[in-house]
Amino acid sequence: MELITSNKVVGGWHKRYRHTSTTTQCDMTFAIFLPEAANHGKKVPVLYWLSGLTCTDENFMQKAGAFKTANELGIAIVTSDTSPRGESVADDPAANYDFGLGAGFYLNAIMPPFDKHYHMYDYVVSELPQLIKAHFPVTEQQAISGHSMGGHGALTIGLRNSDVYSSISAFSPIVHPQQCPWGVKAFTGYLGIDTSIWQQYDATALLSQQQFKQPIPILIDQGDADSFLEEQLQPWHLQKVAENINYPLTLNMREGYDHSYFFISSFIDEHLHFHAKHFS
Ligand SMILES: N[C@@H](CCC(=O)N[C@@H](CS)C(=O)NCC(=O)O)C(=O)O
Repeated sequence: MELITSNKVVGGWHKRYRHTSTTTQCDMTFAIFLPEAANHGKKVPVLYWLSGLTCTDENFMQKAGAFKTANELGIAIVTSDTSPRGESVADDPAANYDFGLGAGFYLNAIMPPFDKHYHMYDYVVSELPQLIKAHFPVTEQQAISGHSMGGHGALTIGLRNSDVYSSISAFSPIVHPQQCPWGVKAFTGYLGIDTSIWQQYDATALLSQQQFKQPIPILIDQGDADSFLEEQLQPWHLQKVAENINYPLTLNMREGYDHSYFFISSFIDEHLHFHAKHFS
């Protein structure tokens, strides 16, 4: 593991690393915020953050404004990249922003040529947490959150692994990818046309089929001025299923907010407090 940058912030540390991933078969970068409490080796719980289309590990760390509250609550934050990268990694032939590089959709691709490197599901579920536990003072307590495509990742990974995360949250998530253009494009390209394989990566399908071990709480914030709301995000699909099965999901619609990190930075403190409450 190679340290790329290290910056002291609010008494804790923000560090970026590069490592060779056996899961994605390429070099990956990630970032970690360690609160002041961890400076002397005290173990802290970890929130994993998954970003949206076009992002890297950097967007959240630079724009979300999460450090002060995470430091007060004694929570580490890990941000993953959004896809494998490198010269050998296949991209969208048309180089669009919503498929290929920067758009890994947190799944394990099975369609060539993407099946070689696009294993973001396994990377986030297994390799990254193992690396974090091996190198940093963290407890076994984990929560997961994300934005947009990363909200989809947080919901699907959190539900399918509800025994290892204590809570899930999301900003402006894609909740029903098999029924929106971003999701259909990605799933067709990475998984093929057999939609039975898609179900394991669709939060609304997972919830309606009760594909979770424990009903860990879910918090979602969504801006009503988000230009992707009607066509891509459609949180009401997930909300309806949650109501039907009496699942602990809170959806906050936020008047006037858009899809950007201005929105995330406005409510990130509430999400950090939500996760802190469920680390016990
Ligand atoms: N129209 C945008 C779509 C991508 C987008 O809005 N990405 C969101 C996640 S879905 C984001 O977080 N962008 C980076 C940022 O705001 O820092 C683009 O082409 O970049």
